[in-house]
Amino acid sequence: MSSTASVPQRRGLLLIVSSPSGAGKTTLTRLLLAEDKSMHLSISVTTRPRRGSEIDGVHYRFIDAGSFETMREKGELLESAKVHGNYYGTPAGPVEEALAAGRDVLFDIDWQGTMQIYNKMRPDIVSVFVLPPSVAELKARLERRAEDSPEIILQRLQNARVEISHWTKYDYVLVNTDLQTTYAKLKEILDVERMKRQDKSQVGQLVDTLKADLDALTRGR
Ligand SMILES: Nc1nc2c(ncn2[C@@H]2O[C@H](COP(=O)(O)OP(=O)(O)O)[C@@H](O)[C@H]2O)c(=O)[nH]1
Ligand SMILES: Nc1ncnc2c1ncn2[C@@H]1O[C@H](COP(=O)(O)OP(=O)(O)O)[C@@H](O)[C@H]1O
Repeated sequence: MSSTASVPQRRGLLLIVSSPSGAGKTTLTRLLLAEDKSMHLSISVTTRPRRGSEIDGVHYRFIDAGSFETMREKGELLESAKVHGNYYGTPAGPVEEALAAGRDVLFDIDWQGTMQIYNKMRPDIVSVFVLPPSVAELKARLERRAEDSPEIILQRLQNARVEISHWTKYDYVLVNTDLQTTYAKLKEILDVERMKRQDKSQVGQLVDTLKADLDALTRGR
């Protein structure tokens, strides 16, 4: 009887997580990265000032408006958008390298960037929109995070109205009430989407082997 075929492989996927500011997408994506070392985080460039807790090159690459414009003009950004008055963009090179190496790539980007990447790579994308359970909780989280001034927090709450209206464009929506529950759901989504992308040609080989073995086992009985 022939031996079992190898475990089916699959193509890399792009996991996009978006939310209004303060809903918890950074916390969720950091949990995922800490647990799943195979996942590559796309580190965006931004013209926004660095927050106290942020490290250049780890959370973002903080660049000036001139450098941002140069990158955009040279076609080095997979997508870019103006959010809360600052520019943000995804450097294309690291994403392409990670996908070529068969790794999944995680994006913490807004709905405008998501739409741009949809247009280029839709079949490989899994998109998740994170909502807060209430406005009071969203405001409380922004205040508890204590990284932004009251003016910046107000601006982010004002922008949240438009941002949440784009939830319909996403594959999944999670309401981030309890962090661990939401995180567990995010991991379930990733597991299922990884399974959906298993290389079907290898499944086909396994099924052929199973059929041949079944024929051999049952022949003449
Ligand atoms: N389009 C796009 N949006 C981004 C990118 N990087 C971050 N963002 C989004 O910009 C918004 C502001 O991000 P940030 O300044 O870190 O604030 P936070 O949402 O309060 O953590 C969020 O909606 C991010 O998802 C990017 O490269 N492209
Ligand atoms: N489910 C949750 N319950 C309570 N606090 C949360 C929850 N998820 C995230 N937070 C907290 O809310 C604040 C904002 O979260 P963050 O991940 O920075 O949001 P975003 O990246 O969407 O702006 C952080 O202080 C974080 O620790």
